[in-house]
Amino acid sequence: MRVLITGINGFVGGHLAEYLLASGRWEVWGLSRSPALALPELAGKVQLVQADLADAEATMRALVQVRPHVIFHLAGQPFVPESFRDPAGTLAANTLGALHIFLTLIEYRMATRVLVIGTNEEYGKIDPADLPVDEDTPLRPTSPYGVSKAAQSLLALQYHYSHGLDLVRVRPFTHIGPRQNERFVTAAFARQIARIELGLQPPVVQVGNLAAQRDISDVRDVVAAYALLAEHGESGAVYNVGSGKAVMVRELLDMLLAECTVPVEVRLNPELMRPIDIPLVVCDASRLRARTGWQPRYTLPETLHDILTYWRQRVRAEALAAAG
Ligand SMILES: Nc1nc2c(ncn2[C@@H]2O[C@H](COP(=O)(O)OP(=O)(O)O[C@H]3O[C@H](CO)[C@@H](O)[C@H](O)[C@@H]3O)[C@@H](O)[C@H]2O)c(=O)[nH]1
Repeated sequence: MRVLITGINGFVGGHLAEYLLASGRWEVWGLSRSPALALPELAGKVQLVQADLADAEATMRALVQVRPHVIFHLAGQPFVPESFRDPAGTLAANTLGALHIFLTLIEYRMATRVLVIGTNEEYGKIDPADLPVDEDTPLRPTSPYGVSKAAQSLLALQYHYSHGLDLVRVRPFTHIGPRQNERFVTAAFARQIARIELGLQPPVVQVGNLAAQRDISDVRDVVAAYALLAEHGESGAVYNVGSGKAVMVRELLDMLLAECTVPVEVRLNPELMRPIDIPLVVCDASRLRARTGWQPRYTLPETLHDILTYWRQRVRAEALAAAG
């Protein structure tokens, strides 16, 4: 089976490519605006097609060249605070790519299955009575990011109804792992700890809202769910992906600090606070489990350890490179 991963150079794209390649059953292509693969490990294993999904013609050319059986549509603007700074850009990035993919499939009569990757931010403001959140929970997004992904999900549903496109919608809850960008909370904490340990910054960890509770999974478990849904998901349906447990951001920080080799001070940085932050999120992934048998493999301590190991290695390598 030939698959195309949009956003191949993103955090999740890289992990998904590694997962699919390891199974040996997929021919993996990646789509990016960039002319090169970001992850050296993928070189020679993933074929790259260059296109900007905001460009309808370029999207068509890329999809016609690859003719994938499955598209994992990961590309987009993933950072909630960025969506408040640039709502128009976020809406465009997170809807037009999907739209151009759908229009290509219609125009060229391609029977490609598309996994449309959304987010729990589509549910947004959660009524405590709705916890844990299943797929029938009303969508009440609280950020332009959440709106953009809800719009993408509705476009997918509409094209499934109107043109019979084979689309499976997915709503992953928070997922973390090695190689995530340091704008996201766990990477932000781990990077600061690694820099402090090497004496590259004062022993102060800057934090935002530590009271938020999130349903957190390892990205490597989340991409396994995507692969299962590509094969077994019901067309038109939507599936949550998450652990079913809430973890407070403060607990994440404490678990990382427990591995830190030097004493640090934790300091609130008001600039890291958001206009609105959903206080408590818990996922109900029963539909996914019933359909595919998915089970997470990584525990949170394992994931956090891997993230800290990654940042210790990366920070050290960057420091050595800077020193010449
Ligand atoms: N980024 C960041 N967040 C912080 C910090 N301190 C506390 N937080 C809190 O940590 C939580 C997680 O923030 P992020 O890591 O930025 O993730 P997110 O907003 O939950 O979004 C991520 O998960 C979504 C699914 O739940 C994804 O859809 C999205 O793309 C992203 O991966 C939020 O409540 C945020 O306020 C900090 O220093 N940095």
